[in-house]
Amino acid sequence: MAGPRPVVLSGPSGAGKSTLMKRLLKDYEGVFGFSVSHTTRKPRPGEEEGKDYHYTTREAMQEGIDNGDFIENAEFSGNLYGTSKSAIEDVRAQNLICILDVDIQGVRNIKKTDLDPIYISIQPPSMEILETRLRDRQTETEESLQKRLEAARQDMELSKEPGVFDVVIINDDLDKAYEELTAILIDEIKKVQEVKS
Ligand SMILES: Nc1nc2c(ncn2[C@@H]2O[C@H](COP(=O)(O)OP(=O)(O)O)[C@@H](O)[C@H]2O)c(=O)[nH]1
Ligand SMILES: Nc1ncnc2c1ncn2[C@@H]1O[C@H](COP(=O)(O)OP(=O)(O)O)[C@@H](O)[C@H]1O
Repeated sequence: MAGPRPVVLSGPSGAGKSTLMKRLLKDYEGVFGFSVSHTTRKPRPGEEEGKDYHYTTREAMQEGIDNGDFIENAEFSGNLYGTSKSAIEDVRAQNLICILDVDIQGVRNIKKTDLDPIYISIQPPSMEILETRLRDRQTETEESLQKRLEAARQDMELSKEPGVFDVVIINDDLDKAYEELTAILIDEIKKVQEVKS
């Protein structure tokens, strides 16, 4: 079924993907739908099952992967993450633009599928600012913070490779980054709004 083109948001942990995406979902209700991933990490305070993630065990998730229920999956910072086929189908069935928040391994694996999304990388202005934002977020232990920073260094290098992303947005000033994001997506947004009006 041809529908609106999905959007992949990637970039280091703490770069601002969730912040930008939540604003997009709120400002354009009925236009975007989030592909709810599975993860073996524990929910953070305020996160909701089925909204932020489907929280699961490694055993159950591995079984799903073995059954072919996932279009991609990856190990990140000691936990499994993955996009199930049904997460995408749920959004597409409502004719919404499907947004996926995945790490760089997810980007590489999605490129092997027929999903054909717009690939957007959200990057922090510097490693120092990234570290400050991650610390201020107060969601990580020192160990998990260090793992995220190490993954961020790799992500920032790999993202520079030409052809990996359609666009790279530096999230320095949040409003400016959000403007850039909506400008990139405006044609797809209009298509969905026209169909619905
Ligand atoms: N490959 C892949 N990565 C995912 C998926 N869901 C989330 N991620 C990535 O996993 C990483 C960690 O996510 P999370 O634990 O929510 O931490 P946060 O990015 O620091 O908020 C981020 O880079 C996400 O983009 C998924 O389904 N597949
Ligand atoms: N442009 C920005 N300026 C300052 N703080 C920001 C900016 N963008 C995001 N943040 C903050 O940085 C932290 C990490 O952002 P978040 O959206 O959780 O990142 P990600 O989803 O990429 O891991 C959050 O506490 C968020 O409020």
